[in-house]
Amino acid sequence: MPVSDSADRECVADRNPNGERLPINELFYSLQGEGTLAGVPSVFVRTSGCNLRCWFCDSYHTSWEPTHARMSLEEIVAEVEAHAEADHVVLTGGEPLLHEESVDLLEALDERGYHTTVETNGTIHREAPIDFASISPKLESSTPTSERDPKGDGEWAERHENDRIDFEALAALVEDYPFQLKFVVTDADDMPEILELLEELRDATSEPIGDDDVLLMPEGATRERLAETRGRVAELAMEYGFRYTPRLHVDLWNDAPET
Ligand SMILES: C[S@@+](CC[C@H](N)C(=O)[O-])C[C@H]1O[C@@H](n2cnc3c(N)ncnc32)[C@H](O)[C@@H]1O
Ligand SMILES: Nc1nc2[nH]cc(C(=O)O)c2c(=O)[nH]1
Ligand code: SF4
Ligand SMILES: [Mg+2]
Repeated sequence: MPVSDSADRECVADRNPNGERLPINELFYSLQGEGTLAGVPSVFVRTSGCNLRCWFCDSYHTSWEPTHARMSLEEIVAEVEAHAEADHVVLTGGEPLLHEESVDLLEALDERGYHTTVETNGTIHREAPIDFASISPKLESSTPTSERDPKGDGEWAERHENDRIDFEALAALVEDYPFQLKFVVTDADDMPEILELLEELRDATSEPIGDDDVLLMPEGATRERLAETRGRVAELAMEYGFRYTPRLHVDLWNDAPET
C-alpha cells in the first residue's frame, strides 16, 4: 500500500515533531528495473515533490498531484531494514535532491553499509554519500505543452522548459559520483538533442563521459506503450553506440504501484 494511504504512519511521525522528516510517497522492495544495475534487489524510497513536470511522468502522485506521508528518518531507515534481504537502496521521487533531508537519509543509509543509488533529473546537486547517481536529464520531448499536458492546459510548459537542464548541476553530479546518464527516448527526433547535450557536458567537465555511460530508455509507463517504443529505441542505441536499458519492472508488473 502506498504510504500516503497509511494513517498510522502519519500519526507516528506526528509524535516526533522536531525530527527531520521527508515526504514519502511510497517505500517498497523490488528489483532495480532500469539502468546498469537492472535486476538488483533493492528497497525503493520514493520522495514526493518535483521541480519539473514531464508530461509522461510515471510517478504522477509525486509531481503533478503530490501525495505523501511525512516520515522521520528513523522510520524510513527502520522500514528499509525490515527488508533484510536487500543491501541496495534506491532514493527516487519526485526529485529526491529537492529535499535537504535526503542528504541526512543518505548518510544514515551509508553508515549502515547500504549501497545507495539516487534517481535524479540532474537539475540539483548536493554533497552526499551517493554510490551511484542515476541521472535522467529531461529532453524537449518531455515538456508538457497544452496538447500533452496530463492535468491542465500547458501552464507548466515554460517553467519546465526553462529548468529542465542545468549544466552546472549536471557537471557537478558527474564529477562527484559514479554515474549513468539515462535518457527517456521516444523516437529518432530525440537524438540530436542528446548528442548536443553530451557535447556541451563533455566540454563542461574534465570527467570522462564514455558512450557506455549513456543509456537510452524507451518512454512508456505501461507494457502497451513500451511495445510501441522499445524496438525503435533499441535500434537507436545500436545505431549511435549507446546502451539500451529495459524497464524490467514494467515488463514484470506493468504499472502496478510499489513495483
Ligand atoms: C519518476 S523519475 C524520479 C527521479 C527523477 N525525478 C528523474 O526524473 O530522474 C524515475 C525515472 O523514471 C523515468 N521515467 C518517468 N516516466 C517515464 C516514462 N513514462 N517512461 C520512461 N521512463 C520514465 C525518469 O526519467 C527517471 O529515470
Ligand atoms: N523496479 C523499479 N525500478 C526503478 N528504477 C528506477 C525507478 C524510479 O521510479 O526511479 C524504479 C521503479 O519505480 N521501480
Ligand atoms: S523529473 Fe522525474 S519525477 Fe519529475 S516529472 Fe519528470 S519524471 Fe516525474
Ligand atoms: Mg519508476
